[in-house]
This record gives sequence, C-alpha cells and structure tokens, in this order.
Amino acid sequence: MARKNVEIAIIGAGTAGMRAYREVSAHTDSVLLIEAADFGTTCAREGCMPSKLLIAAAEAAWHGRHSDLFGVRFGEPDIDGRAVMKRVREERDRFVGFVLQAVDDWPDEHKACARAQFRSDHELELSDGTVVEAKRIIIATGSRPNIPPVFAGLGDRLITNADVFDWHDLPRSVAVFGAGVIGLELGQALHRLGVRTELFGRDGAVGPISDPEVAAQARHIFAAEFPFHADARVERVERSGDGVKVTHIVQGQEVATTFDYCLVATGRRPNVDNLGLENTSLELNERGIPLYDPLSGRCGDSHIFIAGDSVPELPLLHEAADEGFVAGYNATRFPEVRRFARSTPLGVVFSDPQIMIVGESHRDLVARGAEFETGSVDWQDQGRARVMGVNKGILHVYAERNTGRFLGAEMVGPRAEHFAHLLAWARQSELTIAQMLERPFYHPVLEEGLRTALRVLNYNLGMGAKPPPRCLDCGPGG
Ligand SMILES: Cc1cc2nc3c(=O)[nH]c(=O)nc-3n(C[C@H](O)[C@H](O)[C@H](O)COP(=O)(O)OP(=O)(O)OC[C@H]3O[C@@H](n4cnc5c(N)ncnc54)[C@H](O)[C@@H]3O)c2cc1C
Ligand SMILES: NC(=O)c1ccc[n+]([C@@H]2O[C@H](COP(=O)([O-])OP(=O)(O)OC[C@H]3O[C@@H](n4cnc5c(N)ncnc54)[C@H](O)[C@@H]3O)[C@@H](O)[C@H]2O)c1
Repeated sequence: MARKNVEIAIIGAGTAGMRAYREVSAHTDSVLLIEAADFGTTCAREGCMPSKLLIAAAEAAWHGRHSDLFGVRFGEPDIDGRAVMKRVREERDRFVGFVLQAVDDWPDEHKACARAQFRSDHELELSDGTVVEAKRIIIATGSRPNIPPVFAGLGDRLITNADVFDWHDLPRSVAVFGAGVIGLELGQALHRLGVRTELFGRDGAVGPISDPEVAAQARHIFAAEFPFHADARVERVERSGDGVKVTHIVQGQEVATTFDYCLVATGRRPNVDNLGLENTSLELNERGIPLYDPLSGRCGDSHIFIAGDSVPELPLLHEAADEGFVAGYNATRFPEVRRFARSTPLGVVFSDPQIMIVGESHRDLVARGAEFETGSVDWQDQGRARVMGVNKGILHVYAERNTGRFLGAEMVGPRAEHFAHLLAWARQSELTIAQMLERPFYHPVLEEGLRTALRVLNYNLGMGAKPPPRCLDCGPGG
C-alpha cells in the first residue's frame, strides 16, 4: 500500500479547494489536493456559468418576442435548440478550460485524482489505495443534488442540473421540481426557449424570498408567465414509456401530464457522508456535518478545516472562495487560528425579473425579534422601469427602529443583481437610511426606485418627512 506524508491535504478541487490550495501552496510545498471527479469545478461545469449561458439564450428569445410594446415586431423567434446547446456547451468548455489551465500549471506531486475517505483524524485513504497522512486537512467536498425518494423509478428520465448542460438539443417538455434558485432559473429559461415546462414547487416558496409580500408578488409574476405551481399538490410522479407522468391536484381534480424529462431541483446536500467522518473524533450535527466555527472554518478544536458547499449555510460561489481562503490561511499557520469577519450575506437569482436578498432577511429579523420598519417600492410605476418595459415587482428595505441602521432587503424586480451589491455595500458600511439618502441618485435610473423605498422607510422610522406622492423634484417618474 502506497503511503504519502504531507503537511496539508485538501479534499475536493472545487472553488473552495482551489482557493485553499492557492493560499497553502504560497507557504509550503508539502500539500496534496485530492479530487474524486474531473477537475474544473461545479461552478464552471454544471453550475453558475452554464446556467447563465442558458439564461442568456432564453433572454434573447424573450426580447425578440416581447418588443411589441415598443412598436417593434420580430414575430415568433425561430429557436434552434441544437445551436442554443452548442453555444452553451462550447462556452461552458471554455470556462472549464481556464480552470484546467490553472490546474495543469500546478506540480503533479501536489495533485491526486482519487476519492478520499478519513481513516483517522490524520489519515486519508484514497480510492487508488494510497494512504495519505496529513498534519492538517481541509474538507472542501461541495454538494450534490438531493433527490427525494418520490422520484425513484424514473430511470434516465430523471435529470439534474448536471445533465442539462450536456444536451445536444432542447427537449420538447420538462417537469421541473423545486421552485428554489435552480428550479426558477432553469425552469424559466427552458420555458422561454420553447420547451413545454411546468414547475412544481412546495409550500409557496419562491427562490430564497422570505418576505410574504415580496413572495406573493413573485408567485404572481412567474405564474402569469408559465405554468408555475408554487404550492403543488403532487400525487404521483411515475415513468410512462419514454417519459414521465406527473399527477397533481388542481381545484380538487387529478390532472395528469406527461413530459420528456423530470428535472429535480429540490435542494442540495453536502458531500460529507461517505467521507469516513465516523472514523474521526469530530463531533457531527444531526445532518452529519462537523461542528465548526464559520469565522475560522475550524472543526471543533481540531486540525481539520471545512469550506464551501460542504457546509450548507451559504452555498454560493463567493462564499466558497472566501471560506477556502480562510481554511487555507488557518491550515497553513496552525496552531495559530484567526477568525475572519464574514461579508454581508448576498444572494441573487437570475430569473426575470431577478430576485435578490441582502443582509438580514425578513425571516431572520422576525426570528430574532428585531425591532424594525419596512420601506417599499412597487416597480409598476417607477419611471425608468416603465421606460424599459421592466416595471414588475417590489422592493422591501428594512431598518432598525431608533437607530435607523439599514439591516437588509428583499426584492423581485428589474436588475436586482445591481441593487443587491449597492445594498450589501451599504449594509457592510453600516449606513443608516438617512446616510444612504444623502448619496447621489442620477435621473432617470432604476436606483430612484430604491430612493423612494428608502424615503418611505425613513418616514416609517419617524426620521424623515413624508415622501411626496409622485415626487416632482425627483424628475418625472422618479
Ligand atoms: C446549477 C447551479 C447554478 C449555480 N449558480 C450560482 C450562481 O449563479 N452564483 C453563485 O454564487 N453560486 C451559484 N451556484 C453555487 C456554486 O456553484 C457553489 O456554491 C460553488 O460551486 C461551491 O464550490 P465548492 O468548492 O464548495 O464545491 P465544488 O465546486 O462542487 O467542489 C467540490 C469538489 O469536491 C470533490 N469531492 C467530493 N467528495 C470528494 C471526496 N471524497 N474526495 C475527493 N474529492 C471529492 C467533488 O468532485 C468536487 O469537484 C450554483 C450551483 C448550481 C448547482
Ligand atoms: N443564482 C445563484 O446564486 C444560484 C443559482 C443556482 C443555485 N445556487 C445555489 O444552489 C443551491 C441549491 O439550489 P436548489 O434550487 O437546488 O435549492 P433551494 O434550496 O434553493 O430550493 C429547493 C426548493 O425545492 C423545494 N422542494 C423540496 N422538495 C420538494 C419536492 N419534493 N417537490 C417540490 N419542491 C420541493 C424546496 O421547498 C425549495 O423551495 C442554492 O441554495 C444556491 O445557494 C445559487
């Protein structure tokens, strides 16, 4: 049996593992990065990037179809599914290629292509039989789709995000399960690309939205565009010939519909099972995840660190990269362990309209019994949003009573990705609503809608004047 001794072993070469490797390899040559599958990362291969490529094609089709509003008519778009998927695959491969170039540049002795499992606190057994002894270990094993048992029996008609981006053509029809981030992004994109798509959600959830009013608007908007059942009562999902039959209850009646595929997007589970954690002295929670400090990545008081989607709190790319850095920093300098403040939580869903959530969510604020006020703007009448024909949705901003400190926001509406950043930076700078209102606002821009919501909020806090209706000194539509 081959044995290898290293100072630091990193399990998983995704975004978190690669970031950790960058930090560790700047300080020591005694490092091993172990990857069970193909190098290239989830983000580039089957996550962030290919999903946005599919969405970009869907947006092109949508704009072609909806330009009537401006008196410009293109007619029904001719969607060439093979060409759509060719671009998705080729651009995806280009992004993956950049990652592979970086991996190629690393010394061979720093890499292992094998699955790792803990044998003890300091020993890993690799699937090629090698035993790796490491002084410190970083777990960066990511996550995988969680497939509820109800979908067992669908065989090759059950697909996940991992399958979609390898398609060579668009299918005729897809039933999407889960109205979370993946279900919304991919479901709406497929619909816009002419695939007969029906989305089956649960409990009225829409992406990460927790504010009841914002969620209600989002449900309304998506249900007006395509068959979107946010609270589906699904009776059966079964294989039917070469397809999938979904039976659900609509107004007391059973409705059965057949689709080519069933895309399951019902959440993801961290890859910490099958990791042999039971062979370590780490304390695990009820989900089998090691107890750890989110500010240092350290598991208990051990020499083992964890980063990225292998912990489920903030399964987002920029968080995985930050956590990878922290784990790498601390594994390198151990036993000195530093705690790093987290950046403001920030999430964006690339649906249309987009969804964003920043800082403390409505659910967080209610759960901790926060004393807060809400300011709101409906995008329906916002000047620039109307100009561009994207006047759908609502923004809620929250601030602390008595201090006026900005706490968080939730939104479904136009270009939410940009509001998410503006507001996350405001929150991280600990601005009050009054201070935010002192900042300049150009005219005519969507940000004037944010100003309206902030003015309403400042008034609700008792810290500002009542905003004038249709404020004329703001410019028309401001
Ligand atoms: C469809 C989709 C779209 C997304 N879109 C966005 C987006 O727009 N914006 C955003 O911020 N985030 C997005 N995400 C989330 C983002 O992709 C993840 O947060 C990020 O990729 C996590 O990185 P990671 O390093 O933790 O995991 P990964 O990149 O998954 O890396 C983990 C690696 O560990 C390996 N591994 C697992 N077990 C073992 C083992 N036992 N031994 C050795 N290796 C092992 C795996 O093979 C994998 O390569 C999306 C995710 C999906 C699925
Ligand atoms: N734009 C982005 O940043 C982006 C995009 C895609 C994915 N991601 C990341 O990937 C993670 C996983 O995404 P996801 O969409 O799989 O998970 P999610 O947690 O966002 O949503 C899963 C949804 O499935 C529902 N659900 C569960 N079981 C169900 C069932 N049997 N039938 C119908 N619905 C069911 C849940 O109620 C929930 O609404 C996200 O949390 C996010 O962090 C981010």
